[in-house]
Amino acid sequence: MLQVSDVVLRFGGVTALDRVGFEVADGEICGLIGPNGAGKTSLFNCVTRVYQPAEGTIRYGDVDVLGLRRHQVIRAGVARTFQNLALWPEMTVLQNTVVGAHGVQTPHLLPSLVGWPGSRKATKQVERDAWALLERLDLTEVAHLPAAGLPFGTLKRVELARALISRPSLLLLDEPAGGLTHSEVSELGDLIRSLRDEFGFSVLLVEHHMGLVMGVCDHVVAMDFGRTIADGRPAEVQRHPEVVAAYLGRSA
Ligand SMILES: Nc1ncnc2c1ncn2[C@@H]1O[C@H](COP(=O)(O)OP(=O)(O)OP(=O)(O)O)[C@@H](O)[C@H]1O
Repeated sequence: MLQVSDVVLRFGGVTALDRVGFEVADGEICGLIGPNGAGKTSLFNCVTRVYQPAEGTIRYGDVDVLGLRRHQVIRAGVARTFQNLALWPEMTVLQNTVVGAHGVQTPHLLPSLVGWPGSRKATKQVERDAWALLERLDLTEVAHLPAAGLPFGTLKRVELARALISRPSLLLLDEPAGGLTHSEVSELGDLIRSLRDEFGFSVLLVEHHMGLVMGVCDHVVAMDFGRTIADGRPAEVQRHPEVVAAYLGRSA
């Protein structure tokens, strides 16, 4: 279980997170919503150790996440995708997927990717895992193509493969629906749920697309101005007066 308690993060005079607290239970898909600037990405970046909060605690199971270094978070079972994709454009889909296992399965992975001798054997299992994931995510046909030039919807699935190869028990998805077509968003919702059922991980989903959030999440946390303003079942949160006011206030 992920437990975020009283997290405070400041950028100079801006309080990006103001005593944020919520929990994500094992195997649950939890949505994190809120208008632009609410603090969702800042919170994500605290969990993945990009930012150091001034106050508060973040625990994942028995682990004090704020006591970890950035590269240790993935070993604790937490993987993420990125809003603007974090793939290597010149590398193939297969290589981009394999890179996600770096630091988890073997420290020799990157040398072998660039062809250094003696390290090839260490990647065999990882490559097998990568092929299984590519097949699961319908990516085998593009496995040997460079990421650059592939359609955006395909790249989003490559990001998922790259995150899943580390076998996370908590998957953080940062606006996965951004830039996708209506039908791709609907397929993505089905994919997230079926992958969760298959692999049993929990998901923390930052997303503006309300259709996706309401369709896939078991539980939703709403933020505004760095604070948690609602926390509960999707339909309850969607009609919560503070949530309605936060969205109307921003679009007015
Ligand atoms: N690196 C930074 N330096 C200064 N201020 C920042 C930084 N990152 C975020 N902020 C500020 O912190 C607040 C929260 O921003 P954050 O990006 O976390 O919101 P968000 O909910 O993810 O927004 P969006 O939906 O637009 O991605 C905003 O006021 C933002 O301007």
